[in-house]
Amino acid sequence: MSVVVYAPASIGNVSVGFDVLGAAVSPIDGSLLGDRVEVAAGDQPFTLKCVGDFVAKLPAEKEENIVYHCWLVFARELDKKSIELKPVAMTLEKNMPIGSGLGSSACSVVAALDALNRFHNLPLNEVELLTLMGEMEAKISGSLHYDNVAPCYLGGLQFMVQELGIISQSVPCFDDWYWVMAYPGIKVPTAEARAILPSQYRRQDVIAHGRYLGGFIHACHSQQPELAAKMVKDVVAEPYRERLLPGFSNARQYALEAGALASGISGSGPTMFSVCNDLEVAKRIARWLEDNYVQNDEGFVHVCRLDSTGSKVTGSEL
Ligand SMILES: Nc1ncnc2c1ncn2[C@@H]1O[C@H](COP(=O)(O)OP(=O)(O)OP(=O)(O)O)[C@@H](O)[C@H]1O
Ligand SMILES: N[C@@H](CCO)C(=O)O
Repeated sequence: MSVVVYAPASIGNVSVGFDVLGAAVSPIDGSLLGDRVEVAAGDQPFTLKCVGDFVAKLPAEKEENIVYHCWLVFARELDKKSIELKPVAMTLEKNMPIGSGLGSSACSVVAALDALNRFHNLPLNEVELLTLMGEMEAKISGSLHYDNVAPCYLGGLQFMVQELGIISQSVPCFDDWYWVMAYPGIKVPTAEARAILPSQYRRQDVIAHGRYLGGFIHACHSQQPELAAKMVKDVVAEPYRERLLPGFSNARQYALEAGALASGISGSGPTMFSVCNDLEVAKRIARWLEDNYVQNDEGFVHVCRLDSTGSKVTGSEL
């Protein structure tokens, strides 16, 4: 018996909700923008094989791959419950560029933990598993934030409530929105993009942040797309991170003039996202970004929709 789990790309922050809002996305052409992990019965406690387009960018040592740490914490939790851990042969299909702002490490973490849990007949519940996913993200980026792992695992637009034993809850979004995702092909490590942020903010920024985030969530629940799009503004990270993203300011200006409802930095960058409610506009912006924002052969642009499913089983073998 074996299982393969796919975990999709995600947009951390969605501009307006630094560390507390995230969205899962999948390309409309059906291509996979995410990692896959296979868990099969092994003849040793743990083995890991890595394949996929971005395998060369992974750490050379197996012990440095976050998938190995996922197995360690999963084993720890099973031990606490006195549940037997099966020997596993894991394979990571690394399709996501690292340090892209697309939640690459989250894809590996979510696919690995979801697959391990399914392989063991679901010994951990959703909150227990998401807690481990957050622990793994914190290990990588240096601080606990669920805005990639929660949408990647649960799908859709997710708001991190982190109260009453709940980590994240789903927020209704707009079915006709397209999300143009443009990855330029350069790397921006999350930990570095966090280190440049101020440790304190001015009162006017705090007030603006509250208005934008409150206004966005309100507009989503009352289904006012125009108002929601106006609220997609980032006063916490974008003003400081913009300088790490060559061409971002021009690209955002182009997208706005071409008819995008909003644009921003995906996660900690360098991927940029643009929201459109018209497919032709989305495709036009995608073409322009391919020519003007993508910097090398590793970059790409996808027109996406929200991925309402999150991680899912795609078969039993890679
Ligand atoms: N399976 C894995 N996938 C991705 N990164 C991994 C993996 N295993 C270990 N790493 C390491 O974790 C770090 C991930 O860096 P970082 O958090 O910047 O990437 P990211 O998850 O792609 O960022 P973002 O969330 O902005 O997309 C890198 O140092 C990378 O070598
Ligand atoms: N919320 C995190 C997401 C990282 O992908 C940040 O912006 O640093």
